[in-house]
Amino acid sequence: MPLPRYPRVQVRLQQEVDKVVGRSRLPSIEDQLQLPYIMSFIYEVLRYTSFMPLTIPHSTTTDTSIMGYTVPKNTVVFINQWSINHDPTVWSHPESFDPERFLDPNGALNKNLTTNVLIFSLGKRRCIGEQLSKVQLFLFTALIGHQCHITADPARPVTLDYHYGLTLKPHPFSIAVSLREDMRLLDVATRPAGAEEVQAEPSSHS
Ligand code: HEM
Repeated sequence: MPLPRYPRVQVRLQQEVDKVVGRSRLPSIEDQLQLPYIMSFIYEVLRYTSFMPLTIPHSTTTDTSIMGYTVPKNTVVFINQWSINHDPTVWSHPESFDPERFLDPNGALNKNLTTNVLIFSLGKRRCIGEQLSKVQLFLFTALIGHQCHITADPARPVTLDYHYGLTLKPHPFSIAVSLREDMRLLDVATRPAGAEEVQAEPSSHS
């Protein structure tokens, strides 16, 4: 959604992946450290959308306190991640979508700032899928940037508005996804393992 909404961000993402990876192979996880703009884009999507605005509710097992506030036993508690991700004392212009906020003056990823993004919750029950999700988000974004170009329907401009729920869901939208080149690299990557060998050596039982 942010790619068709912010075409200049999409172009910058494509330029970075083209420069680092080139056009003769697909991006891989080994490229991650050399692609800080892609990582800053992902963190900004997580921060800005805060698509899991509240964590799963838990309940206190004893009387306790947090920052001087008393919280009695059996109180339902959850974290307002959306509010932390839009806190103006932490984020400048929190309502602007700006991946560059995560880049330092040298263009490297500001890891201190990325740790302020809260989307996988905190504490003992925080999401166990955090690292896996970040790997998947990186590969997905790098591949989309490398292989695809996404545009909005001029008759129905894309917004980043959402419906409320346990997760925030985008309003219905209309986009066009086109290939930047041909299917050659994708065909090779998605070919079943051993497919060439099977074609070269047909079974003697057939
Ligand atoms: C961007 C993707 C994801 C987001 C934003 C996300 C976010 C969350 C959040 C906010 C919680 C609630 C933590 C709490 O109770 O305070 C949670 C729990 C959990 N998540 Fe994720 N998650 C994501 C992907 C995944 C994936 C890929 C897996 C599995 C491979 C996963 C497995 C779990 C499990 C098992 C829990 C329950 C942990 C527990 O109760 O101890 N999540 N997740």
